Amino acid sequence: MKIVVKVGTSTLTYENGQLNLEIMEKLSRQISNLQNRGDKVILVTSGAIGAGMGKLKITKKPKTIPEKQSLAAIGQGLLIELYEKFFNEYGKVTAQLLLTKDDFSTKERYLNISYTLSNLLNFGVVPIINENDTVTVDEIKIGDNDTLSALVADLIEADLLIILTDIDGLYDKNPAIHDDAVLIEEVKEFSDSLFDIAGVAGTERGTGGMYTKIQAAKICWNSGIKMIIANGKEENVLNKIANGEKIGTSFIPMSNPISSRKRWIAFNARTEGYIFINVAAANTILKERKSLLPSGITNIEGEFSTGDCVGIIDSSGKEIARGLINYSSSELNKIKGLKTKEIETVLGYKSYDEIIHKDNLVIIV
Ligand SMILES: Nc1ncnc2c1ncn2[C@@H]1O[C@H](COP(=O)(O)OP(=O)(O)O)[C@@H](O)[C@H]1O
Ligand SMILES: N[C@@H](CCC(=O)OP(=O)(O)O)C(=O)O
Repeated sequence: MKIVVKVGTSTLTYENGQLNLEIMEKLSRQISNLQNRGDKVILVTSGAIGAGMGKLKITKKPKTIPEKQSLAAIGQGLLIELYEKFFNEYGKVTAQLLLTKDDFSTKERYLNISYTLSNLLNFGVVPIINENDTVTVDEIKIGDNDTLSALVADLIEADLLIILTDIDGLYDKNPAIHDDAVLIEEVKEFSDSLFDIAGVAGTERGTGGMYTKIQAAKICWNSGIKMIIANGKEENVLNKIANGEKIGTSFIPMSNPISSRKRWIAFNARTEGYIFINVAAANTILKERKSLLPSGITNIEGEFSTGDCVGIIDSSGKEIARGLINYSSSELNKIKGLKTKEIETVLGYKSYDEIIHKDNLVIIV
């Protein structure tokens, strides 16, 4: 089995910001054991900022970007040094990959990472991944390692993503606020309504709380990858899951996942602009799964060129789809709302009938 394991800061660090060495050691042992039994495991680890805070004895997470980036630069080295030490005890070699959003949105880099990861796994090495926090600013940031781990799982076509956190799984409401919250053991079919029950991080140290874990679940659902949220402090948690024990919250993937090309458009490609469409056009692409034609377009936002990825917004303001566009924003501004046969009259040429062909169009609701 190909497994991606993600572990969050709230599991890896104590409240005072110091690293929980016992947890790190136990996870390294369990991952090594999984590799020994023939599984291929990638570790996506948070904790660089947390470790940096611990090293400088800062207890409150700073707010400014340069402070957080400095702490990540201090902490990442420490984090990887410790993992290397622990994995080395079990005879495992580790490799560090620090990734950014661009590494996923640029096709060449995306493919390079996938080749490198496959190769590392074939070498029997444990790749250890974190976001390259030191160089990323908001616009080029994935922003949370839950999403990053799902993108990695999608990229390497994993069988399973295990998200380890400081709570037993997804509850039907935020347990930090509601005493009567109940653990959801299985989500059979992903729905955007899950976002409504997902609250923010429970500690100062965590990023994103359950919301970003639901985002990860959405990527896994579409990619045909099973995802489990479980408590990182549960004894032998990884081995238990690998042995089929029911722990935490399992998200069952869709049985007919969308193609890797469409997944790349939906989750990785950088969105360069937006197209606003009317109700009739929304129905055509959502219900009939047809291509987008110029007649349904009401407005355009941003500057984009042919081949770029754009988001499609319905009349309620919701992004319902993404796709690779056949016309630039300046061309679209001239032909929006027109019939297909009028394209040539207005532009003097017609490259395509469709604004976005259905093969390049992916529904994200
Ligand atoms: N519906 C929910 N079910 C479970 N936990 C929730 C929910 N809503 C919010 N949370 C919070 O999310 C926290 C886990 O997210 P986070 O602190 O970001 O952890 P990590 O560092 O592992 O990513 C939990 O400790 C909990 O306080
Ligand atoms: N890349 C950051 C962690 C970002 C993140 O998603 O944190 P978490 O919610 O604890 O998994 C770091 O290493 O500190």
